[in-house]
Amino acid sequence: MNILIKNASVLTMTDHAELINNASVFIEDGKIKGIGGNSENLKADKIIDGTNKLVMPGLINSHTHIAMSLFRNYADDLPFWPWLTERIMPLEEKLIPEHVYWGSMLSIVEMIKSGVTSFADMYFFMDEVAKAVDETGIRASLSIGMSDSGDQDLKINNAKKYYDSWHGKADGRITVMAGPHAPYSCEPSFLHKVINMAAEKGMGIHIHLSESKKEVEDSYNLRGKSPIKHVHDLGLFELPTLAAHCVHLSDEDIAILVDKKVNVANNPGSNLKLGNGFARVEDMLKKGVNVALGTDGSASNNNLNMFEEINLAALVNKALKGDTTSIPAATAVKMATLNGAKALGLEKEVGTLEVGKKADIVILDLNKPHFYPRYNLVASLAYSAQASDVETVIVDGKILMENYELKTIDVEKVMYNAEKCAKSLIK
Ligand SMILES: CSC[C@H]1O[C@@H](n2cnc3c(O)ncnc32)[C@H](O)[C@@H]1O
Ligand SMILES: [Zn+2]
Repeated sequence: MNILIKNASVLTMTDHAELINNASVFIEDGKIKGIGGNSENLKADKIIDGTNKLVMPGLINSHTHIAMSLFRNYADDLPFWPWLTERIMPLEEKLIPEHVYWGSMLSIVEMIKSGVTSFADMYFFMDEVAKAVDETGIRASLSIGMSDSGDQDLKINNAKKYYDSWHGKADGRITVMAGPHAPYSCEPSFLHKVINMAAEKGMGIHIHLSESKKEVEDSYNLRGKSPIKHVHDLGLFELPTLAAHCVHLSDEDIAILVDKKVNVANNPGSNLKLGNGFARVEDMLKKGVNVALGTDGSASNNNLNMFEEINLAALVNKALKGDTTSIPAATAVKMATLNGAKALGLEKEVGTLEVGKKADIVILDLNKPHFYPRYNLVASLAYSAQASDVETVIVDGKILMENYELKTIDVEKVMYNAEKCAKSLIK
């Protein structure tokens, strides 16, 4: 099917957030075939009138645990360590595949409705997450979350099998990474096994790094170096790496991230809620680190709303730096689009609207009071837009939501089953 979006404001997010007014986007065979003014001679199976609409690249949630939507509002206002080890992890021991499937479906509904077209996930029972991605039409980078406890060789084998089963599947919408949870939950010998396995398979690594002050202090006490230096010395950064958080960094850490081209997923909402502080986003970007944006799981956020993360990135860094020019609107939007695509290794395919790229596109309704007067649509996205402004979502050239109606998911069924699963877990 080909699709023509006409008469729209098109934000390509190529150099300097280019905005083209009264433009069209032509989509064929899942790809963008044309962007620009003249659409008179084009024939399309489907025409979308873009009057009063903003067409932009889909948002990319570069770090999350989507099945954790089942734990939303279950353990709040707690410090990071007791939150994770005393409340969340004991509940995760009771998880079965069915829970992860419905929790994932619930989150995919939430993400599509809020304009997310790709996400990077790390969790348990990842076959269920892959099934949910396959069925719903969204795009994802998936990794089995691993710690060093239990049978390590079995875990390595399962990660290999997962890669063989799912990498490149769902019409190429699924990619697979290795997911060692964090340096504090993966001893060096286990990290070596993961690194060797990932190198053999050609996998990237998705890991939590330097999230809390305690993690960094413990690392210095145990090894005399930071978590970043520790995994660097183990050779982890020789592989393409997506490092979630990177909040507490020294200048030397940032130099390593630059040198090894490590992608960072900044999660400002989760870092605020868990009291973990503020990442040095501007310092990293200025030095050349690719910093993307993520929500983390819904137990620490408590939603998957990337518009909130864009807004937080544009606000908190100004306060942190005492400088209102820190992370301007266009930079925050870029973190959630092109930088996210880079972080997932997908920058040749998605992240901007360009001819030849895959058609991962969202359409926002601009005819809402909070968009008027329409001086600057990029500023609107960072400071005024709401997730509920997302009206239509296209992934791989397929419409997943049209005029607020989800096309691939029975939303009532998903909410019913997710609620049932959550209640069976939290009795
Ligand atoms: C091994 S699967 C993923 C694992 O990560 C836990 N998790 C969720 N949020 C965070 C976070 O902010 N820091 C560290 N770990 C986190 C999740 O509960 C799973 O156990
Ligand atoms: Zn996380």
